[in-house]
Amino acid sequence: MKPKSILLDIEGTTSSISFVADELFPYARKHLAAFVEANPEVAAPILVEVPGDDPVVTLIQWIDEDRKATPLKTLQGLIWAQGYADGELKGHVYPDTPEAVRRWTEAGLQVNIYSSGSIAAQKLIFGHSIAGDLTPLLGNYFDTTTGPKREADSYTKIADALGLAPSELLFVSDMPAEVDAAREAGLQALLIDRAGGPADVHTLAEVLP
Ligand SMILES: CSCCC(=O)C(=O)COP(=O)(O)O
Ligand SMILES: [Mg+2]
Repeated sequence: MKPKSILLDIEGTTSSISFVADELFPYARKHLAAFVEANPEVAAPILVEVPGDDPVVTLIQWIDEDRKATPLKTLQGLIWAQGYADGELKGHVYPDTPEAVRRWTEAGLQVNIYSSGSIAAQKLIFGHSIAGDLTPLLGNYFDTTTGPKREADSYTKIADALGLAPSELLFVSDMPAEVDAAREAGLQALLIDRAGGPADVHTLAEVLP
């Protein structure tokens, strides 16, 4: 069955893993302490959700472990905003990403995003991408406030929020555990491997060609 809507992961799907791991995460790591000190009212409600005597130390540890914890993701999005605003960060997208999103949109499919990065961070990467502002092409954004990406229930909630039956939604991700969770919820799902390894597809050009 042809899907009515598409749901895309970011890291490893629309955008390179190295951009997230080697540019975004180090940027947040470098500016975290200064951001918290300069923005105490903004940081306080986020830091209360972080365990440990020194939340900044815990958050740095979480960055190093690539933890997908919601308070860390919220704070990272706020810190990255400055980097995008001053031009130090430009969101990476593979060349086939804007091409595919335009093609699907023209075919009447809505394109949505589901990432562990916060919704604010998602809007930044696509709003300040190397291919320009892609946000006019995107519909709805979902993050870990809906639920973890490896749990089927999260995908059920997303399909509900989009007013679709799960089988009408096609999810694309580079993480087998996320693809499995989406399939468990009844979504159509494709595993993408940008490095050319075993997967359903290797570029977004191959999705609904
Ligand atoms: C929104 S860009 C930053 C992505 C991020 O923080 C992350 O952890 C990547 O997770 P994804 O679910 O897109 O693989
Ligand atoms: Mg991913």
